[in-house]
Amino acid sequence: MSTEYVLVTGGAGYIGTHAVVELLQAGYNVVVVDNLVNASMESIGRVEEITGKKVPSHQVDLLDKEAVKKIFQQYKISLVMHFAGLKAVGESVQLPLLYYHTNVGGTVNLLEVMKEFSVKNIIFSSSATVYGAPQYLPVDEKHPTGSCTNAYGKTKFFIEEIIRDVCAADKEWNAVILRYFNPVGAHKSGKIGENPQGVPNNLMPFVAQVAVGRRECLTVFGSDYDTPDGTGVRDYIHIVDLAQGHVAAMKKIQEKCGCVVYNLGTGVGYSVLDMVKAFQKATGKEIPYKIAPRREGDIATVYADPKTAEQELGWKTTRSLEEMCEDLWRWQSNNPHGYAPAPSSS
Ligand SMILES: NC(=O)c1ccc[n+]([C@@H]2O[C@H](COP(=O)([O-])OP(=O)(O)OC[C@H]3O[C@@H](n4cnc5c(N)ncnc54)[C@H](O)[C@@H]3O)[C@@H](O)[C@H]2O)c1
Ligand SMILES: CC(=O)N[C@H]1[C@@H](OP(=O)(O)OP(=O)(O)OC[C@H]2O[C@@H](n3ccc(=O)[nH]c3=O)[C@H](O)[C@@H]2O)O[C@H](CO)[C@@H](O)[C@@H]1O
Repeated sequence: MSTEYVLVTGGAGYIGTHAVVELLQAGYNVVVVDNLVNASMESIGRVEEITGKKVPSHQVDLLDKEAVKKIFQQYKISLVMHFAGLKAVGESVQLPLLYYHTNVGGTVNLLEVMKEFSVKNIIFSSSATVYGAPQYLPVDEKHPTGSCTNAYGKTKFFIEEIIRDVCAADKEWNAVILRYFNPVGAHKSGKIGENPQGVPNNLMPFVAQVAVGRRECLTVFGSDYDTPDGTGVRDYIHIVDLAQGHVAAMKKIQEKCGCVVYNLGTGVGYSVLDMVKAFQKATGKEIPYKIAPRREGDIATVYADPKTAEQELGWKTTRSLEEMCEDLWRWQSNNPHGYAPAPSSS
């Protein structure tokens, strides 16, 4: 019988690379497609260094359906792990059509090709953003979804609905929808990690760039929230724990689970200042910060109820906040400019 592959879309990106490492180490064969709009194939080279395995990778845009079909013709694919998409919240507010076209359009293309090739298993990267402002805490999977205020969040909600409809129409489909909380940190090797283009939008990549000297000072968005220290509280999850959640989801899908949804989080919330302190302690680096007004669209507090994933996937997080900070720092200090060489000073 010919070799079966897991197709990882967006596999050159932050979460994709970490998931590919865990999949390879669990014995799966992987093929990566990525259009490299927010990544470079250097990251796959690093994955190969870590695992000692070759990763067939193709520069393919999900919007190019013929190119996607070619991948399905070339490889015997049993399941798709779908990370590819755009994820910058602010940009999505400015360019909503780009986000709907890429995220929703790309996913519909992918699902159509999967159907054509009778590949009916998908694991999808959704986000806690689908919950909007929480009505209660911790947020479990039954919490209402869809009230998100930005186009990025809505693409995640719409894609969830599309996948649910596809599964309802044909019972041979299985889908695991994973709602990520706030992934941070990097692989222990320090070889792969988050590599934001331009000014990081998210907290921890910004903190790491301050520590490495690329930025002067962190701006803390709001100190007047109804939280213990007034700054926003989130559920930060180590990227390797998150990646291992995907291996657990693979096992679930092999049980022919239909369409299921899981939160991937720790269940614990930390404030912005907790994170700054933890990073300083873990790395010995001073992080200068200034308090500024709230960022538009932000909420005070959100953290997961991760019980369902524990009960049904047999998965829970094991890595501490300290490890998140240490591993992030190892990646950032070994690779101050991410995968790119240092820019010349001329
Ligand atoms: N990082 C987070 O905090 C977070 C939280 C919740 C959900 N997610 C979701 O998880 C997934 C992965 O996120 P990430 O942090 O690794 O982001 P990332 O940008 O590092 O990875 C996404 C990858 O998809 C590729 N891509 C984008 N459009 C594509 C297209 N049309 N065709 C093919 N490839 C395309 C990019 O080049 C990139 O490598 C995304 O769907 C994201 O929305 C991320
Ligand atoms: C509005 C927004 O962008 N939401 C996205 C953001 O959420 P989320 O806001 O949870 O994640 P961030 O990392 O951007 O921010 C975490 C916390 O740090 C604060 N902070 C952040 C950056 C900074 O420079 N200074 C600062 O104080 C924020 O106000 C927040 O309280 O990332 C999530 C995980 O990728 C996405 O699912 C969300 O859709």
